[in-house]
Amino acid sequence: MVFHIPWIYTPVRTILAIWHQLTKTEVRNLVPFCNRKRSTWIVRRWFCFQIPELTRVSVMMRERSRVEDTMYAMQKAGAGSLQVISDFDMTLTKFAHKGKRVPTTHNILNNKLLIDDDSTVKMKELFNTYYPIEIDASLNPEEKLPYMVEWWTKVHDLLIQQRIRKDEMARAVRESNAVLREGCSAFFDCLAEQRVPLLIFSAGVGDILEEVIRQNHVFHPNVHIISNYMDFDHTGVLQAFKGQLIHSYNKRAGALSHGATLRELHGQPNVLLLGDSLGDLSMADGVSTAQNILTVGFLNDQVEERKESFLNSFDIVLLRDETMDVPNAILRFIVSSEISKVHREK
Ligand SMILES: Nc1ccn([C@@H]2O[C@H](COP(=O)(O)O)[C@@H](O)[C@H]2O)c(=O)n1
Repeated sequence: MVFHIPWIYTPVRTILAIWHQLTKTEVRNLVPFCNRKRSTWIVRRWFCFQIPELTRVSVMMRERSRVEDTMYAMQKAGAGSLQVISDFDMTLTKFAHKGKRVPTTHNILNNKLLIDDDSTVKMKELFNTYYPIEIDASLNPEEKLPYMVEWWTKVHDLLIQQRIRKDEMARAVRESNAVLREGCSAFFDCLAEQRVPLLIFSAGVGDILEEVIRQNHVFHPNVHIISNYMDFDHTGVLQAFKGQLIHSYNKRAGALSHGATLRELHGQPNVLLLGDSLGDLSMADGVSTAQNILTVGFLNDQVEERKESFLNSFDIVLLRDETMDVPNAILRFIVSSEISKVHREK
């Protein structure tokens, strides 16, 4: 019963933390001495005390015990074994801010500074046509795929026709309402401090994504990016997009074709994966040595319609949560082990 009284969390957590420091013994290691039913209960309560963020009403889990087991395994292996693979638009950035939709990296380019009036209307029309298909709960990824290729291709062709200038892009990002989730900078900073690689895998526009994180002062050396990059001619005018197109539902192919980037991350077999679409679940498919994967899905839009499929696919589902509180809490938990300290001091 006491666990339902919020004010009691802080003092009890403090006492348990002091006890933990004094004994340096995990509750988990002690519970085999209790009977099975009680030990499960103790482990679960201990887990809630350590990560109260996971008890919020906006947090859903299909199989809580799997989440706990995966997190304990990741904590035991420490920061040196961890990598984070994250989507960008509406995962690291907010879905909405002050009642307005936050622009995606593509939508940041929908700026009069870069494209003419007709094209801004056209881009909006394309968004209104294809975004509902992207998030339609009644269609499966295979059915959505041709529409996604159509959307991305039309928009990229339009941007090329508009002869976008490289030197205007930083200003377009500054003038946009792009905003990272609350606590996102702390997330980036903690990963850098712990020397945990962060792979941002985005179907957005890489050049814009880089500018957003640069302007937020979080483009640290541990950040790697796979995305759609622009190809500029010698005068700085957009002439094409580089490489194979990445859209929301072909990230598996993208993951497999970017073997070189992913090989660098092979020393880290534990993956924390963050996304806002079922298509994001394949972002870790290129990590052939993966041991533990914990997936967190931000469910921003069409929440009721998509809840079931998200719960069946992600380990943790966050409902209309504009913050990075849960990923930050998970990260703090994983890097709190002794072995992580050794990794940090190396
Ligand atoms: N023309 C487009 C194409 C896509 N989008 C949105 O961007 C998102 C892709 O980026 P991720 O970082 O999430 O992979 C995608 O979910 C589309 O909704 C767009 O706004 N305009």
